[in-house]
Formats: sequence, C-alpha cells, structure tokens
Amino acid sequence: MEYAIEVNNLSKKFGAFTAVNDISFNIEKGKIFGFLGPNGSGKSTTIRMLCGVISPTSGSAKVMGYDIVKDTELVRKNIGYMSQKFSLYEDLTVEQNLNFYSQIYSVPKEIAIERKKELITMANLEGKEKSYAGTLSGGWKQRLALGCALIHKPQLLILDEPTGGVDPVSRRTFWEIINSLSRQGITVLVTTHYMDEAESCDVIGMIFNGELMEFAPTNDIIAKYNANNLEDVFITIVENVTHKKVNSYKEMKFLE
Ligand SMILES: Nc1ncnc2c1ncn2[C@@H]1O[C@H](COP(=O)(O)OP(=O)(O)OP(=O)(O)O)[C@@H](O)[C@H]1O
Repeated sequence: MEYAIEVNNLSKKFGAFTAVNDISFNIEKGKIFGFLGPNGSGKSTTIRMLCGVISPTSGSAKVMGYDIVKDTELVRKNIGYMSQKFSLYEDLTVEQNLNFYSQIYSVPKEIAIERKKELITMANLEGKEKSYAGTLSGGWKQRLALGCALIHKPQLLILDEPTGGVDPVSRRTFWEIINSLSRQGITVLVTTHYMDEAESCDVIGMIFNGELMEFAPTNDIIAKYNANNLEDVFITIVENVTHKKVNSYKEMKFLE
C-alpha cells in the first residue's frame, strides 16, 4: 500500500505544553482526509509539522514518501497549501497572482502558461483574468487561492479551513472541485468546522487536546457510534473525555 501521509507517534511540545500527543495514522493516495477538532486541539500544529515548517518533538512522518525532517525541501515541493486567509495579493490580478505563485514554485515559463489556463478553467475564473483579487467576492477568491496552491501540480493538497466565510453555493462548487481532484489521484487533507462538509471526506481523524481520538473511514465512524452524523460522534467523544454535557459542535469549538 502506498501512502501519501504516514504519521508515526508524532508529538509536539511547546515548553511543558503538549500540543500534539503521540498521534499515528496513514492516508492512502487519492483519499480526502477530514482532520477535525475544536479550536486549539492541535490541527494546525500537526499540519505545520507535515509541511516541514516546525520539527516534531518526537516521532516521525513521511509526506509523499519524503521524511518531514530530513527531506523538508522535497516535502514542500510536493504539497499545495491553502490557508483560511487565502494568501492572495489583493492588488494583483487573478493572472498575476497565478504568475507570482508559479515563480515561487519555480514552474518553468512554458509549463506555467498551460497550467494557468487549466487552473483558470478548473476554478471557473474565465473572464476574471484581469480582475484584481481584492475586488473578487469570497467564493472567487477561494477558488483563486486553490488555483495558486495547485500551480506546481502537487500530489498532496492541504486545506486549512478553506470554506470559512464563503457562501453555501461557493462551498458546494468548491467541494465539487475537491472531489474531482481526488478522482485525479490527488490526496487532500482538509480541516473544517462544518460537519456537513466533513461527511463528504473518505476518512476522518478527530483530534481533541492533542490526542487523536478517532481515525477511520467516515461511514465506519458513524456506524461505530450508532450516530446520525459526525457532529453526534464528536459530541459523544468529547463528553466521554471531559465529563461535561456538550450540546453542539459549535459550543465545543470554544471548550476550554
Ligand atoms: N508556537 C506556539 N507556542 C506555544 N503554544 C502553541 C504554539 N502554537 C500552538 N500552540 C498551542 O497549541 C495548541 C494547539 O494549537 P493549534 O493551532 O494546533 O490548534 P488548532 O486545532 O489548529 O486550532 P484552530 O482550529 O483554532 O486553528 C493551542 O493550545 C495553542 O495555543
């Protein structure tokens, strides 16, 4: 079995505080992995380790076969990363943003021209090439940011809360694009606080207080807890750990 992500007993401490505690999981190539957890549970810290931005305190991980500590450059080249802030240059046009990212990732000029065309089509940005990113509405910006993250044809796409602040129609379009990327063999790691979105992932990991509480195919998790949906599963897990009554995921997001 070839894995896009292999995580073995990964931990990260900040001083005496353990942000990520001994987590292990593998993601098969081409799968959509929903990495879920309330604020401060350790998602971004895990992602930062997987992208080679911070080193683990202990444990190891490989991304597309490359060690996150020893092969940091190769890891970065193989990842497309999109944050909830979208990281666009608002005073550059759609085309100029794509040019900028193609230079950052050293995409050869002739390849970049073709790639830009493909991405503009994929992101439904035709006709907007000369528009300034700052003038685009949320959904357009989101799809442009996705295009920028894919300019170097990464085989792993990491999306950190990609649909925050985006209208429901754009969210649906965005997920159609994500599903089509997965069908093309691209592996996707996505964090989201929208439990309905999470249900369209193939595999779910639930992290709480730095511990990976569950990791399994989405349908298996729902069946295991005899739950109606992922929100109910999460509530059960958190109530078991905290011995506090939790009414909704939204409430849990802000649990201390
Ligand atoms: N550089 C750091 N120094 C100290 N503590 C940190 C650092 N980075 C993160 N933490 C702490 O580690 C914990 C996990 O944070 P992390 O950002 O990974 O959570 P998260 O699940 O991504 O949350 P969110 O959904 O809000 O982004 C938090 O308590 C956070 O305050």
